[in-house]
Amino acid sequence: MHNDIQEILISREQIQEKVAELGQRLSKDYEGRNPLVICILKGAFIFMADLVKEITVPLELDFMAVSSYGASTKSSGVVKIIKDLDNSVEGRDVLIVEDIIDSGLTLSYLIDVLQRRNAKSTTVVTLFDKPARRTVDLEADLTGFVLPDEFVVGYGLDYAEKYRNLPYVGVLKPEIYTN
Ligand SMILES: O=P(O)(O)OC[C@H]1O[C@H](OP(=O)(O)OP(=O)(O)O)[C@H](O)[C@@H]1O
Ligand code: HPA
Ligand SMILES: [Mg+2]
Repeated sequence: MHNDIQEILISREQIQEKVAELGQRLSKDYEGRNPLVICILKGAFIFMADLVKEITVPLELDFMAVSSYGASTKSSGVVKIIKDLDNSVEGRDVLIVEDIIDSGLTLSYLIDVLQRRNAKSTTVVTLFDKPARRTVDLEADLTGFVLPDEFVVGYGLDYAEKYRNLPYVGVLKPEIYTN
């Protein structure tokens, strides 16, 4: 285990099993359709890569980078689009792939943007959810794991851009935080 990690909450094996399950479920849900799968960078990059390998329907990928946390464990409340999609979502069945829903601010902003751009449908799959921290009324269509109210890192999730490469999800030792 990494020296800065206090506790592993979800192991590599648990994640692998869950991602396969979510992929099978989405393959059924999208049968006969051709979804546009959108990765919300940076956090969702590992989940996206693992998930699409488990989806059997034809699909297209696009990427959008947004940020509201910066080098903090609290959302700034302001969601910034850092990189927009390359292609139009008009008339498309859009599957938004998120790593985590915390306050819900990032997703509520994104769903609004995609609906205003006339997506045919917007579906959200998130690997992790922290419902206790929600400040807006929002739920994913599919959720991997529900987490306690703790700031977590690993499997794409960062603290000040670090720890994204850890293959599990864990809690940092308190002395690592500067805020
Ligand atoms: O529900 P919320 O409170 O909005 O939090 C969830 C969002 O915050 C994180 O992204 P972040 O802004 O840290 O960007 P990153 O993915 O590049 O780390 C995470 O990847 C989600 O996109
Ligand atoms: O717990 C978290 N960890 C990392 N990034 C996050 N963005 C929202 N919540 C979290
Ligand atoms: Mg982050």
